[in-house]
Amino acid sequence: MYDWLNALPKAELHLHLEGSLEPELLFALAERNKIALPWADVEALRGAYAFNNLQEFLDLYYQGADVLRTEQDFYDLTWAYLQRCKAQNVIHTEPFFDPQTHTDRGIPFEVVLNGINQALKDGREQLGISSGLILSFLRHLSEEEAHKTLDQALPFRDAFIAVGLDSSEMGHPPSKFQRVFDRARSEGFVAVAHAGEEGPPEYIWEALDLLKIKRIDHGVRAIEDERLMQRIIDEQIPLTVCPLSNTKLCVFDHMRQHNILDMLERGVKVTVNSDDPAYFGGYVTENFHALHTHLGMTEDQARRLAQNSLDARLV
Ligand SMILES: Nc1ncnc2[nH]cnc12
Ligand SMILES: [Zn+2]
Repeated sequence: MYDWLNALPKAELHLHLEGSLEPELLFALAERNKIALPWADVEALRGAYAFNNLQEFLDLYYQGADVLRTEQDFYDLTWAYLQRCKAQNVIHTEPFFDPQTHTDRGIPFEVVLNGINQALKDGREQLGISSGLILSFLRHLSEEEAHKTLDQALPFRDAFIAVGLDSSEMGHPPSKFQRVFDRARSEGFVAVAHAGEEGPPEYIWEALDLLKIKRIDHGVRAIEDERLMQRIIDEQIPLTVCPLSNTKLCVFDHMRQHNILDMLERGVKVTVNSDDPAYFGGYVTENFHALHTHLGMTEDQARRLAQNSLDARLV
């Protein structure tokens, strides 16, 4: 089944480039940039990948991102991810990047963007993988800071297909970012947002009604609100679900409890994605395979999930 799932043509719609930084590359970049790391070796770092919630993961994820300094580093990160796409027949990808994670450490916006963009261009030309980049605002920071990031992005308007919202969800509802999303949309950006990963269904309503998002990232807690479920079914609003992420971050205690196939059978446009594959133990195929192993996902269900990912592309 693994090989069959691997060969299935699919799109990835929820992937943080910083979350695809494998420990081996992290160590190589630390050496190249002469950065001392608090872990003895790759195994020790992998051993630290045990999380009780989103915040525990984010603390390590932001620490890991500190080895990314030069345009070449961002190129190498993105190129390594695209090689994984090629190996797993991901024919289209819409990755996120978090500019504030880098600009707040003094890395110029253009350094980050140029490295990522060059790799995405080479991915199109050399690997045949189409793509569209999503600029994601960090929700634990202020709306004012998000406005500044949007200002930095506007001169490179054509480099992005959308804006997104990620980082610590609890206590940072979508309503906090209503004005910057209004502005981004008026500048022609499509909007997406993480909502209903750890946060309540109310955050998904806000993301839809206030941020006017076209796709919900995670959204698994929608199942707690029947009226919301009806809306996302009626309007066929896609959910970018990340099964391995949800179990690693204890959104579900075990993959057997995951609700993605229940949602699929109810007519929700759910898709399968890897979120932060270097930290959660697998890329897209491993996420599909876990659904087969623990939830008995059939070939027909896998085909529908893969088709949903192709249908839910923004570009
Ligand atoms: N799963 C996730 N949720 C929120 N922010 C993130 N940033 C990277 N991965 C994330
Ligand atoms: Zn995510």
